[in-house]
Amino acid sequence: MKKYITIIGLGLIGGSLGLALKREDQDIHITGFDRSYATADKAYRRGIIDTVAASAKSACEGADFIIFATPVNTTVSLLEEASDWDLKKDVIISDTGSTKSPIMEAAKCLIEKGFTFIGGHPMAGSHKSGVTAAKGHLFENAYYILTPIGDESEERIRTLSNLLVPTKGKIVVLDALEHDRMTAIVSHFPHLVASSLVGRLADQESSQPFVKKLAAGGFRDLTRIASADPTMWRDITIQNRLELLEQLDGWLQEMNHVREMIINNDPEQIFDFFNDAKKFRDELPSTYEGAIQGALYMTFDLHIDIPDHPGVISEITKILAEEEISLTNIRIVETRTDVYGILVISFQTAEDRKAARFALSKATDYSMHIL
Ligand SMILES: NC(=O)C1=CN([C@@H]2O[C@H](COP(=O)(O)OP(=O)(O)OC[C@H]3O[C@@H](n4cnc5c(N)ncnc54)[C@H](O)[C@@H]3O)[C@@H](O)[C@H]2O)C=CC1
Ligand SMILES: O=C(O)C(=O)Cc1ccc(O)cc1
Repeated sequence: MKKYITIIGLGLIGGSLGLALKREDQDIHITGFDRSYATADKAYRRGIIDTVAASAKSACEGADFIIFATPVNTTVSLLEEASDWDLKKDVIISDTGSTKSPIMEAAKCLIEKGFTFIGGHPMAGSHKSGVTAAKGHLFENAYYILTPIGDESEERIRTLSNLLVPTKGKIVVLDALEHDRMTAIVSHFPHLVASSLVGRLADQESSQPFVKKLAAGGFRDLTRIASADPTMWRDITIQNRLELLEQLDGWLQEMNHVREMIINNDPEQIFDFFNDAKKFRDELPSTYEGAIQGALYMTFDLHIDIPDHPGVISEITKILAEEEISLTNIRIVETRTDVYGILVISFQTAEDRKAARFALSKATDYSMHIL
């Protein structure tokens, strides 16, 4: 039976979701609404949506699934408005917001009316925003967190999870508060730090005009996310402020320890500081090695920084062919840094990836990473 899906907000995440859902030959019809008509029109022209709606309300009435992919404060307002709309009785409503507790709170007005709301957060994205940056493979291998309200039936969670299968994300069910605590640690607070580091550079630029030109490599890696959309991050910061304050207190303490360490000037202590961080960082599970049981789909990607000249891709594929290593996908992305192009090659097994890395490291001097 044809499924009618509505996506509200057709930017990076809404657009990528539309593309992902359409990748498999599902019998679906996607209606989209964006407050920017130009965005909705672009989404239609790219084949992300089948129909452009005139309003959020008209887009939602008649849908089997509704996904809000708007900035989180907007999602809260829209959920409150939606409780007065004439929605289908068995519709499943979800969102893609980076915060979950305030959204679950706002969804209560829908739940009280008997509708199903299951919070959602695909943990993949980019510092780029807007429909032009949307990609069908954006959520592949990334965790896709669902936060049901608690007494949601397993069957409804399964129905939403099944819809999301073409995203090739790894669906995990979490409590909303737990979600907000963890994302504060790994995403929201690091974002504040990245923007603050850029702010420190900007403040000191007038006395050190050349410093901006020196800001390469590490500084750029560390602060890439500061180029993300300020509206989205304003909303996230407002919604997750208590967790952020907690992280900030811990960070201030940590910075005081760093300060003491520098005052002490003890080489052993300084070595240990960097060494402990290196050990922990090196042992972080890669997106794939950390895959949970029941992951829907798994590939093993190798990211290669490639210089921008013709012939590099054929050089790399030739080396792999000579070693008889098969690859399942190859693509160029530019999301991690704007200095190099990044070639991402996917393999079916960790062994293939390891063999490929070994072969390429013998034959070339390209930097390779497993994220
Ligand atoms: N950017 C990222 O890396 C990730 C973002 N998210 C979350 O997904 C949501 C969307 O983020 P992005 O797609 O990156 O933002 P985006 O800025 O690319 O897209 C948001 C879209 O919502 C539209 N919009 C704003 N207010 C609206 C309204 N009242 N009605 C209809 N459309 C409206 C905007 O015109 C825009 O096209 C946010 O809640 C964000 O927290 C989740 C995972 C990753
Ligand atoms: O650009 C990056 O590396 C990100 O971390 C993107 C991102 C931003 C917000 C989210 O809620 C999830 C992922």
